[in-house]
Amino acid sequence: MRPFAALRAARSAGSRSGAHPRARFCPRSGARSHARSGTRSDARSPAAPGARRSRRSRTAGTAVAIAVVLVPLSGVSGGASRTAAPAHTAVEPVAPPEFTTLRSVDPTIRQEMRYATPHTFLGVPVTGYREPVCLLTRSAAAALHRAQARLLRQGYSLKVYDCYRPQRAVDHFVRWAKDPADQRMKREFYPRVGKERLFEDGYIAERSGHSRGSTVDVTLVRLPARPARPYVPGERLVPCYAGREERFPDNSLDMGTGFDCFDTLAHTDDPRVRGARRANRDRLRAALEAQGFVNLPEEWWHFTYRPESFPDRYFDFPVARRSVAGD
Ligand SMILES: C[C@@H](N)C(=O)N[C@H](C)C(=O)O
Ligand SMILES: [Zn+2]
Repeated sequence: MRPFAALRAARSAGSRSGAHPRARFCPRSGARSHARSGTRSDARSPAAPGARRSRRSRTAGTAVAIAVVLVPLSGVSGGASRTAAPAHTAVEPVAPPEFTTLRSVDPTIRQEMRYATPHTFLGVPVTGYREPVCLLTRSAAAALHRAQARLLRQGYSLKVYDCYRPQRAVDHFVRWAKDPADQRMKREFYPRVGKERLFEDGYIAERSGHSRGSTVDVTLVRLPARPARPYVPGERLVPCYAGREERFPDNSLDMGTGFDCFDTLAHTDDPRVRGARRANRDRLRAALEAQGFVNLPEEWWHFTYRPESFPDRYFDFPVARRSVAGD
């Protein structure tokens, strides 16, 4: 059986058996297959009664995937023996059935999945983004689809920069923030803020709504969309709060800053943002609020759909099409 066939078989078996995902743990690797629970930085609201029912009934489907891989014992810390073992069972988490690809729900929504590229505030692709695909809970994807249907009639399209974000990606952000020597993307993404303040100031969260699956980073594009050029690693960086003609080109509407601009000018209601830029921010927020999304005040691009299907869970399956079933 190919590894991912094994993953699917394992998931389906887990689903049938009703085994609780928290019980699945690989004693050798320490790998966990379940979502984490914990504190979080953004406000939350209780899940809808339907969502609670759904969560209970589908818990067993939460992703236990088992693949057989070879792991040399010489690299395993804390091993009791250095004698070679023939095989090792590793665990790779997959998504519960409430998750889907955004493309399968609405292929017209543009996707520029930044964290799968080097054009990030870290300057490298982020851990866990194996493919540039948007994964979301079905309720959040359906709400985006409703917003998109209305926007298309007005000559606009949504464009997502980030969707579900695995905990391992958030952990990558945390490791990066602890390294003061790495300032390679400061000039573009956080020119006026020390990287040690980015969590405290609300621009990045150690427990992110994105890991719960109902949060998106999103903007608006005027149709027909202009072509966008790719980022070239090593290119000259321009502050994200510079004028639209100077900063990194993006085919989206001018929101007053670029995406992931960690600066007070990116605060959604910053009074310095006026005229067309204010109208663009307000258009984006109104379109999404009308479908149940709530904006994060520090970032004009960050929205969480409420009620969340998983208000207390922090998933860690990789961003890849094969993490979700059947799409
Ligand atoms: C990092 C940025 N795109 C973002 O999503 N920030 C919020 C606060 C988060 O990390 O959840
Ligand atoms: Zn976000």
